[in-house]
Amino acid sequence: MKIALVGYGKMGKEIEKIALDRGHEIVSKIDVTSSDSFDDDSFKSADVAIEFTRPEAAFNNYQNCFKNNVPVVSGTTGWLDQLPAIEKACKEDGQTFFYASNFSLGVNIFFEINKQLAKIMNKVKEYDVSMEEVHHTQKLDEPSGTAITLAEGIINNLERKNNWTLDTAKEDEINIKAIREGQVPGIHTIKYDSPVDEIVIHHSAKSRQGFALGAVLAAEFTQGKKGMLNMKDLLNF
Ligand SMILES: NC(=O)c1ccc[n+]([C@@H]2O[C@H](COP(=O)([O-])OP(=O)(O)OC[C@H]3O[C@@H](n4cnc5c(N)ncnc54)[C@H](O)[C@@H]3O)[C@@H](O)[C@H]2O)c1
Ligand SMILES: O=C(O)C1=N[C@H](C(=O)O)CCC1
Repeated sequence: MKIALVGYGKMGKEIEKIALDRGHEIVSKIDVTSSDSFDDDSFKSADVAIEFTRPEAAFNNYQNCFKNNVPVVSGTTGWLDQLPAIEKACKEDGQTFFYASNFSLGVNIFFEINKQLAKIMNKVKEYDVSMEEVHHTQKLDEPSGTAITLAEGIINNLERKNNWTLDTAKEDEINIKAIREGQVPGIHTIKYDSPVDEIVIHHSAKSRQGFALGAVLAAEFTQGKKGMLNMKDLLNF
């Protein structure tokens, strides 16, 4: 496949290695200081663009890809207020957009365990739930996109929770503590605490390889498909 990389930072570079290992060709690398652009024939020749940039840049990048009818796989977090416009472009203009707050297989298994545990907790009122996420100090958004997906998984399955907050939680809210330290690729912990014990589920990424492999598998999955795609479509959980 011909792949365009939009964003050639930590994730772009990791994705490049895995894409080349899997026999793909990188036809364009667009970043703020690169000479490659969305107007180049090389970009237009791409079968898919893989976008990992920053929250305020992502939406404009998607539009530039769609203008050239290049399908997009994106993992950039912190832009989801603009999701309706992307859904419209897919529905009305036949574009292809694959999004995941976290592309790692392990985290997507963790998402499912989180939902199941939340369902069980409807029957056990003694437990209160909270979350902690830890990432490297260059991360721009908080809480992480993954933490928001986990919180939504709880809110949609546990009747006594309706919202999440980074501040002190009210009874119907989940407190998320966001910690930024060192070079941590990503740690997410969910704790159910009762007067007599605690139950903890935890995912810790050892590197960015898992995210990058998931993004390349997603790019392969977009071929011949239209519309909005996600990890549930890819993994068939
Ligand atoms: N979904 C996932 O699995 C997953 C995994 C890791 C990171 N992320 C997210 O991906 C994003 C990028 O992460 P990273 O660790 O690679 O960050 P990074 O800062 O290392 O890289 C981002 C790159 O984007 C470039 N950039 C900024 N504005 C741009 C623009 N307008 N056009 C093109 N390039 C631009 C920057 O110069 C930089 O090289 C973040 O939002 C992060 O939260 C998601
Ligand atoms: O390094 C990052 O930034 C990460 N961003 C995603 C998030 O916000 O959840 C995925 C984990 C790594």
